[in-house]
Formats: sequence, C-alpha cells, structure tokens
Amino acid sequence: MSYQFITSAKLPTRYGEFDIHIFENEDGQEHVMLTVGLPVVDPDTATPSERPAPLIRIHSECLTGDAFSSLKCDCGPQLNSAMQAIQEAGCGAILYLRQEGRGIGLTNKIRAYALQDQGHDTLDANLMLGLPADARIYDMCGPMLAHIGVDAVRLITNNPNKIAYLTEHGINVVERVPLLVGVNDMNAEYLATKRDRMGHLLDKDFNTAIHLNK
Ligand SMILES: Nc1nc2c(ncn2[C@@H]2O[C@H](COP(=O)(O)OP(=O)(O)OP(=O)(O)O)[C@@H](O)[C@H]2O)c(=O)[nH]1
Ligand SMILES: [Zn+2]
Repeated sequence: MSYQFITSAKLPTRYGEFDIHIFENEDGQEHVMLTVGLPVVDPDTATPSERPAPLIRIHSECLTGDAFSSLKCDCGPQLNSAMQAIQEAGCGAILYLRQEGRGIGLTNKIRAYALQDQGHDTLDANLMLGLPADARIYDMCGPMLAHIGVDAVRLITNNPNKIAYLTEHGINVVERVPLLVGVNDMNAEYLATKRDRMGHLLDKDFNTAIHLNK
C-alpha cells in the first residue's frame, strides 16, 4: 500500500499548538499526524538529523475512548498524556492511525463489546466473531515519519508489536517510554488480558508499565 501526504495546518489544542498533517492511502483511507518542533523535510535531499530521537506515539483510533471518554479501555487518557508529554518536550509526533478496534472496524468492535457484555474477554470476543485478535498494520508509519525526517524514535507504548514492526522496517527505537494512565475498575480486566494474553509490557498490579530492559 502506498501513502501520500495531502495537506497540513496549525491545530491549537488545550495542550498547546500542533501541526496536523493528513495522509491518504490508495483506497482513500486517511491517517493523521500531529507534530511539534519537527519541520517537514524533502526526503530526496534530507540528511541524517543531529537532534536527539523525538518522542513518538503511534495511536490506533478508538472512537469510544478517544471521543466519548469510555472507561472500557485506556485509549483516551493515553492519547491525552502523549499529547501533553510531546508538548512538554517541545518536539515529537502522534501518528493517529485510523484502524479502529485494533483494525476490525467500529461495527465489529461494538459486536465484540456485546460479547464482552456477556463475559468474554477482549481477545476471545474478536476470535468468536471470526476475526483476528489484532488486525492492525503499521506500514503507514515509515512514510509518515519520513515526511518529518525521523528515522529514530523514543516510542511511547506498552505494545511490543509496535517496537518490533518499526525495528524490522529500519526505524531505530532508541528507547521505549512506558505509558500507564487511566486505569479504572472497568478496564482493569481489559489491561490484564492485554498483559497476559497479548504480551503487553504491564506489571502485575498495573503499578508501573514495565521498562524494556528490566
Ligand atoms: N477489537 C477490540 N479493539 C479494542 C478494544 N478496546 C480497545 N480497542 C482498540 O484497541 C486499539 C488500541 O490501540 P493503541 O492505543 O494504539 O494501543 P495498544 O496497541 O493497546 O498499545 P499501547 O501503545 O501500549 O497503548 C484501538 O484501535 C482501540 O479501538 C476491544 O475490546 N476490542
Ligand atoms: Zn480504546
């Protein structure tokens, strides 16, 4: 799949001002990147940057968590914390990928939520629908990061798949920055399933997200 930069503009937010960049794939699917302190480069003439690797958050769309303050997951608080951290650092980017519901789409995610209402966990609910536990791809990240001349990152995540994908595709993950926010009674089991069945780097009691080198 190829990805094309379409347009950008300023986006003032409660955390500070970002530049918002829109990318589109051949099917017209849009992805979004918010940046601070990372000017656009011409990939044909760009030379390796001298600056330290910036903070980068790769965040998959979660309409229920990001927009509706759902307590079933940690997505909204994670997005807000990442935006705040990047503003405080003065340099970084959020890659907001339009792959709702770990890539199964909004309708199927709500079907999975209906199965969760009956007591099934987040992984089994996907499988019972005949869908993969995680259908996401990350091949848009390379072109999006290349647009701002980034080939080394400090990645804000607890998800080892994101680290593996970037590393396998020539982007140096110099540091993983753990992100544990928004834990509540309604999402503790969801987080436990991600930890126990999907390999997410969270500790036993969610007191801390595990550092990779521990
Ligand atoms: N299928 C399904 N998707 C869910 C459920 N809860 C949240 N999601 C989706 O899970 C995805 C979470 O993506 P990210 O915020 O990138 O986080 P992550 O992959 O869990 O890893 P981190 O980087 O550690 O946050 C979003 O696409 C949500 O819509 C669920 O119960 N079922
Ligand atoms: Zn969510």
